[in-house]
Amino acid sequence: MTGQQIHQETGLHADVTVEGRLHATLHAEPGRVVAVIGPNGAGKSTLLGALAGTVRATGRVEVAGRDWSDLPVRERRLGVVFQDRSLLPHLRARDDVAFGLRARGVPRREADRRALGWLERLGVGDLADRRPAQLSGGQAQRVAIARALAGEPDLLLLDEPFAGLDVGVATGLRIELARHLAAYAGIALLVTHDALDALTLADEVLVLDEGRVVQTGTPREVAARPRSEHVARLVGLNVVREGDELRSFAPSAVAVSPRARSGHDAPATSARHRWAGRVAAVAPHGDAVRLLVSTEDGPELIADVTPASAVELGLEPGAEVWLSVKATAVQTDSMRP
Ligand SMILES: Nc1ncnc2c1ncn2[C@@H]1O[C@H](COP(=O)(O)OP(=O)(O)OP(=O)(O)O)[C@@H](O)[C@H]1O
Repeated sequence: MTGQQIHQETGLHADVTVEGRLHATLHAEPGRVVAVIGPNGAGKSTLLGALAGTVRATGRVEVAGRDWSDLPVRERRLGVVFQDRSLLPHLRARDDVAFGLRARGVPRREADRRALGWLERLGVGDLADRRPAQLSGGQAQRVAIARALAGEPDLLLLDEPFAGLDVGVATGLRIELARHLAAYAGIALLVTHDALDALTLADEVLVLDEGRVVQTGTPREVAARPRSEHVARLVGLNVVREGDELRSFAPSAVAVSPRARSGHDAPATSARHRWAGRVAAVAPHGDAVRLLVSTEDGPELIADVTPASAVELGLEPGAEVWLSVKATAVQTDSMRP
């Protein structure tokens, strides 16, 4: 035992480094669902691999009081659900779910009974004799979730479990998963690209960027005060980066006015932030009309206007506009953790 050992009785305590790709410290209590978000290449899958033991990492991983750092993968109480590569191609669903239980010494008959129970709970009991090639994407993910939960893991890793599914199928599965996660006593880490997943399924959010943890907090905290452009965009805020500072504001806070082609008609308002731009796209958004505006030398911004003003101001693709937002509607955050 060295002074650096973490050694806690419960929960997940990890401090892992994957050379050149990731350095992350995280803690989570039993029963918590942690959404892991961040841009492409941020290190989300690498983090899951380091915890699962499939990516070589240095550091410490402790789960439920056990040191996983040197524990063989098969001895970790771990459940994994990955996007479309979770099931063994030659196994029937019931055998796949029972596989992990059998490996842990549960007798065949009991393992089969439990496997069927889990498949039924996930709504795919009638597909128990099918192999992966005979299952739709959504059905296969239900089987994969049943298999992961059947082992009663201390740590459940879900890497984009809804990716590639139709919206309706994903929505049904999200609701189902939320129900099972609420009853699950271990820790779940969910990698997602979807703000909805992060905001609805998670108790905590961990934001990765360039292999580092840049923010942690409850979904509400992270959504309200994003510390990275990725998160701001994910939760539907406009974001303008100035040096180390992020200025974010809601699409509904943006005022839009037409711009004469000379470009010298900047509106006389007290709004502090103003951009000249051109409407790139127009689409209905709830009761509003959402405009995507490409600004000159700046970011793309989103503005929500009423249908009446969209018509009145001629806000069609190609229209030249001024965008402005009151200083009081802009939130400024430092990107430094
Ligand atoms: N097998 C590998 N060997 C070396 N580098 C890798 C390997 N896999 C990923 N990387 C690199 O490690 C970094 C993190 O990748 P990772 O796949 O973990 O990111 P991610 O956040 O999961 O991205 P995405 O959202 O695109 O899946 C990237 O720079 C990536 O190019």
